[in-house]
Amino acid sequence: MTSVITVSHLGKTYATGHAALKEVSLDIRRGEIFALLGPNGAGKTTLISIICGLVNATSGTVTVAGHDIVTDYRAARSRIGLVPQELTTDSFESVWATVSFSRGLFGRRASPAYIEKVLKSLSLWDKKDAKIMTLSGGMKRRVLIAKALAHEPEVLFLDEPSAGVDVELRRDMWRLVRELRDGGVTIILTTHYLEEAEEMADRVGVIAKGELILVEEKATLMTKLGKKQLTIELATPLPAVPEALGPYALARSPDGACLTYSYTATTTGEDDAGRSIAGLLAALDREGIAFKDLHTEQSSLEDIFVSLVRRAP
Ligand SMILES: Nc1ncnc2c1ncn2[C@@H]1O[C@H](COP(=O)(O)OP(=O)(O)OP(=O)(O)O)[C@@H](O)[C@H]1O
Repeated sequence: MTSVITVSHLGKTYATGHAALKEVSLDIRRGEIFALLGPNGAGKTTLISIICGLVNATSGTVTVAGHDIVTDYRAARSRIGLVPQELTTDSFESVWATVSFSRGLFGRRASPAYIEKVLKSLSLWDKKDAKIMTLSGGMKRRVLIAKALAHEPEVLFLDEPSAGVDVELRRDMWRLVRELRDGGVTIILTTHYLEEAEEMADRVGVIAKGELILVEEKATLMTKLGKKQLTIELATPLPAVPEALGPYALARSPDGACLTYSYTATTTGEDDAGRSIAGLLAALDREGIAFKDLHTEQSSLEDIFVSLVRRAP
């Protein structure tokens, strides 16, 4: 797969002396949805702002569709749409005028048919003549997305798309993001909502204290680091875990009524030591241990994220 953005050894030290980014290198693949996760102050906005040409890097380089963001700024910037967190000014302009103007800023020829398509896909068509200042917060958010899409960018950045939006808009936005991706647009989103990354992203990058500590396919990340737990509720409490079950390293609840097996999810059902749920249940049967109920829990991306960030330098 080809890269659409290449970030190489990027560093940013603000005038205050604060090193907000340290040696960040990252390839964004064309057509993917990439979620950039990190706690407050990790450097997400700084990274996006540099790629979009709003903040100057202290060191390193970035290219967008092969164009250097410093030496070939206009070409690089015209490939990018940026949806900021907030609309900064209330506007007396209509939705239609505002979105059309954004397109013109990038030197694109007017295309009423394209603007109509964007407004319709964002359920803004019946508001096209409304002044921005009269719109609800959710509608203003939609306008921000329409503005970012107006010049048909190849890459769309969404900075905290779900912050302060209602469930309906979030769902609409997720649908739109998938449609855009299916249409060939690369999407990069920053988020605090792990649910959002879990739901949408093809790949996930985790940034902490200015360092990119991990980049991984979401599915791989979840199987590699995802722990599962099987809890077995026993028919009769056990005073101790029988020796024959030793390899499973079961945890016994203080009252002896439950046993918990922690394992790493694998596709074959067996881990490296040949342990499996089927094997455990057979061993319980051999030991004559009856159970009332079984339930499993799986760690979410949130658990994985919290443990990663805790381990960060
Ligand atoms: N203009 C600036 N001058 C000095 N320090 C700054 C400036 N902008 C950001 N910082 C600092 O750089 C660090 C990274 O900030 P950044 O906004 O990139 O983080 P973030 O991951 O986007 O956080 P959040 O999730 O809160 O938006 C923070 O410690 C922040 O205080």
